[in-house]
Amino acid sequence: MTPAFDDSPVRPDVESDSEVAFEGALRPKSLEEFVGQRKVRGQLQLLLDAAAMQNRTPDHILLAGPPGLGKTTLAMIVAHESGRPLRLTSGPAIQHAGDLAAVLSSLVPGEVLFIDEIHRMARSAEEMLYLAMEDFRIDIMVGKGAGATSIPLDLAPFTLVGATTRSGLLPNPLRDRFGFTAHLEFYETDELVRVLHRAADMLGVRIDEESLGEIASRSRGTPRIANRLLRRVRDYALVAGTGATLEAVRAALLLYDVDELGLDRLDRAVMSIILERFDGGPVGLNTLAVSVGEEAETIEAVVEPFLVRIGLLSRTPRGRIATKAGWAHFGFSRNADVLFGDDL
Ligand SMILES: Nc1ncnc2c1ncn2[C@@H]1O[C@H](COP(=O)(O)OP(=O)(O)OP(=O)(O)O)[C@@H](O)[C@H]1O
Repeated sequence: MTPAFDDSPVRPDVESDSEVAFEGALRPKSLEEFVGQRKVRGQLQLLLDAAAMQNRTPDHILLAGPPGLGKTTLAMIVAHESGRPLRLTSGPAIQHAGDLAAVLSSLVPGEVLFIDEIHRMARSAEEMLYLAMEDFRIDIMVGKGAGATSIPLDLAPFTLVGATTRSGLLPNPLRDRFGFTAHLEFYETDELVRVLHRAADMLGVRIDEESLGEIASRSRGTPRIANRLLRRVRDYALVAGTGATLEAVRAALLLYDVDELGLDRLDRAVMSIILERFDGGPVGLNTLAVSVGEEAETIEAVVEPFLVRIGLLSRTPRGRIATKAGWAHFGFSRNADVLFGDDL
């Protein structure tokens, strides 16, 4: 029997560490290594090349798209490719203008500042950021009430890379201050196969093309999910002693409740509420969130984009409705025919 793994660890630093550390190690270091998102890569390359030719800091960049599509990775690549240091923080960590002032005032010239989930930053910090992005300056308020004064503070020039799963929540004045907005798209199956090849090499998993294709096609168009499923397949192959065969892939995905379209438990819960409890919809976002016991934000940013993309769900001004394909996928073909006719 072919062992699923090389006997010697391919990357001891990676293998021995936690899964989070492994995710970090998997990140491509250059735009060339970054799989897919061709258009965004081209746009970013141009932006970085132009800045390098003029010896200035690249324009501020906003990365928008569902989780796990590579926003953090791209921010790291921007810093790496332009030879600049990187500072990482996140919207939820900036609850007061003072939190942001502390970060901004300690940036070194040319530093890349990555703010993940930038839509969750405090409003007062957002306003401070407008001036910082435009003039590399902030006003620090000292005192309160009538005696309050503002002290201007010059900042080192920096490049802000903001990431958001909900660009619609960003106020226009903030959105407009980014020189470039990249909308990341879900990945095609062949692109995810390339992502998985690299991860399988790093994990030392021996797995054939067809099995990688099976994992890729069930990964919700998302590299992070693809890498995670590969690790579960590796575990399954190890414990079952089968090698990472196609059967092992299917058995592992069945065990982890991932269906043939890549839908997971939450996707199915959302669809089942719409189909069974609300007769196909329309259902409002908040009702849906309460019914499945999840945050509305998670439904909107994580679940819906993929269900819409694969055509199971449609968003209308009156709420979410199941499409004909949505009815059919969950075994309600008769309802699908009655509601939509048979012209799918
Ligand atoms: N284009 C890609 N090519 C190869 N690997 C990728 C690519 N995009 C993402 N990955 C891998 O997927 C994982 C998740 O990527 P990343 O953390 O950059 O996503 P994200 O969009 O920032 O997610 P979140 O919004 O949840 O922070 C990382 O391990 C990364 O290596």
